[in-house]
Amino acid sequence: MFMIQANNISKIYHVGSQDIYALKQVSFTIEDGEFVVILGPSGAGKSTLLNILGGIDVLDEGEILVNEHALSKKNEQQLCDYRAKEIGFVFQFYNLIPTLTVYENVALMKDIKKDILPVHQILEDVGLKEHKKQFPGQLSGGEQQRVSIARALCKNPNILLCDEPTGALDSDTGKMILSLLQNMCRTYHKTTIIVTHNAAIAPCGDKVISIHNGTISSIITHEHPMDIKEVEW
Ligand SMILES: Nc1ncnc2c1ncn2[C@@H]1O[C@H](COP(=O)(O)OP(=O)(O)OP(=O)(O)O)[C@@H](O)[C@H]1O
Repeated sequence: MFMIQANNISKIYHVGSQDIYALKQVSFTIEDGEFVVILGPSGAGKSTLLNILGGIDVLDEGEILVNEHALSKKNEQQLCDYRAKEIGFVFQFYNLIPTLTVYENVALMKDIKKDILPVHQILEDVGLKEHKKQFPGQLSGGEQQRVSIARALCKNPNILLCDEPTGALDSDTGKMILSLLQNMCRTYHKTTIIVTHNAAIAPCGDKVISIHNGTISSIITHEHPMDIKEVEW
């Protein structure tokens, strides 16, 4: 059974009289627990794909099955539950609440889902136990991204969607964050999808889906993905 199965999906934006295919007949599968890199240049359609997978946007053609359930058959309430319970989001600019402490930013997930993972344990896993009483503004960018990963994991989602998670970080910190995501993917067996324009990350994926102009140019699987520490960019 696949965690995600995309069958000929298309997303079309209508601008004036013009139809813009952000995605055109895209098909792929992702297995439960896979660490997947979606790679492509600016404008390729990566964010569009991530937004559809996350239930933030809807597709126009084709179908996506997540855990064998078709996203297009979900009504508004079901999509809201899907976003709240099944998906953890990690964004490029962290999106933390500045007036809440590290602990409170993560514990906030209790308001969204009842059965969250223990906040203390997750903060320890991401190396932030000592920082739990600090505010986001008192942390480095890498530490703030750790908080956002802790927040996403704490919900105990099936899928982690990460949109350019290292885009705002220097290369060493970016590598630490990717390493953490890979470790958490393995430890908690979470299907993890990283969207990036950085081709250096590609060898670290169990699967690499390359997108250009809204279509898939290649899908490569690595039986032995590279350790992120060995990557240079
Ligand atoms: N709301 C919209 N209305 C019209 N066109 C859009 C809209 N959103 C995206 N597009 C177009 O769809 C295409 C794919 O955009 P998308 O943001 O998914 O690319 P991307 O690969 O994520 O790029 P980036 O790395 O720069 O974020 C682009 O041509 C973009 O201009």
